Amino acid sequence: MSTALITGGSAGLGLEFARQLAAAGHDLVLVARDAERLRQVAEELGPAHGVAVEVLPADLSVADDVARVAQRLAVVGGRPGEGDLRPVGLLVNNAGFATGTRFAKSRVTTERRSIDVMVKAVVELTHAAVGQMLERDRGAILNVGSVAALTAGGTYAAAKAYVRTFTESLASELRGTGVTVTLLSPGFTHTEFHARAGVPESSIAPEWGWLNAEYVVRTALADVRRGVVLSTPSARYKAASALLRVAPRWAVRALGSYR
Ligand SMILES: NC(=O)C1=CN([C@@H]2O[C@H](COP(=O)(O)OP(=O)(O)OC[C@H]3O[C@@H](n4cnc5c(N)ncnc54)[C@H](OP(=O)(O)O)[C@@H]3O)[C@@H](O)[C@H]2O)C=CC1
Ligand SMILES: CC(=O)[C@H](N)C(=O)O
Repeated sequence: MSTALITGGSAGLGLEFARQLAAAGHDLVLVARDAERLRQVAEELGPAHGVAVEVLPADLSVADDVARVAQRLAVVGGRPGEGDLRPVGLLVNNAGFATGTRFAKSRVTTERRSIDVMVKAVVELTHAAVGQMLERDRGAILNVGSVAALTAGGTYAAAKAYVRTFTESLASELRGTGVTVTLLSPGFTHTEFHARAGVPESSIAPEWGWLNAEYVVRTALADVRRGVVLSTPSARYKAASALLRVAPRWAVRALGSYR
């Protein structure tokens, strides 16, 4: 089975991607800032599934850290200096966070970090992966966006809108090659995301508006295997996305003020 590199592999959706991909026999490269949590995940999944789990601690808001992860992604296999590293066959650009405050109240350093992690790092890591995957004429890239990309929900939504357009564009560019590109657009999902932003989940949506990480990841991986470009788990969020795409902009702007 191929090796999967997952950013944000220490918690939430990223941890669920690690679990499901390890269970399917994939070796893993896990990227996040919390090295101890990554090591715990590696100790859980490696022996349990008989897969190799590399831990690659990195802060994706730090350019040198992103460059180190990009270097790992660029490995083709068998080249001088690559040792026994295997090429990454699946890149999951998953790491992300909410700034948790309205723009005017936010620290500009937080806004910059948001763009660094959810836009700049996604572009740089995707570029590194595409190069080696095209050389091998096989591979898959899964970028984690959000239904929020269709709203006017602050700079977080703006970052996800970039990822949406970037991913669809790349999917078109690579059509006909052995490399597939998928955009995952989850709705509200129970993870650490909102707690980290200091926003109680109960204040955002009723329980019927929430998804669980296991279902979101299972759906996303099934769509990646099928080469689907747009993966939006659940009928309700498919419907919500369709409505957002046709809704008058004043309504979309009004919805954006929900945070
Ligand atoms: N939960 C939801 O409702 C939704 C989430 N999403 C998206 O899903 C993705 C995963 O989020 P989710 O699992 O929910 O959130 P979690 O907060 O549960 O996990 C976020 C992950 O990102 C990592 N991360 C955060 N900042 C950095 C950084 N600077 N460098 C490297 N890794 C970082 C964290 O690891 P560490 O702290 O160790 O660095 C953690 O592993 C995000 O892109 C999010 O925008 C989209 C739609 C809905
Ligand atoms: C839906 C999202 O991407 C995010 N969890 C949010 O609260 O906006």
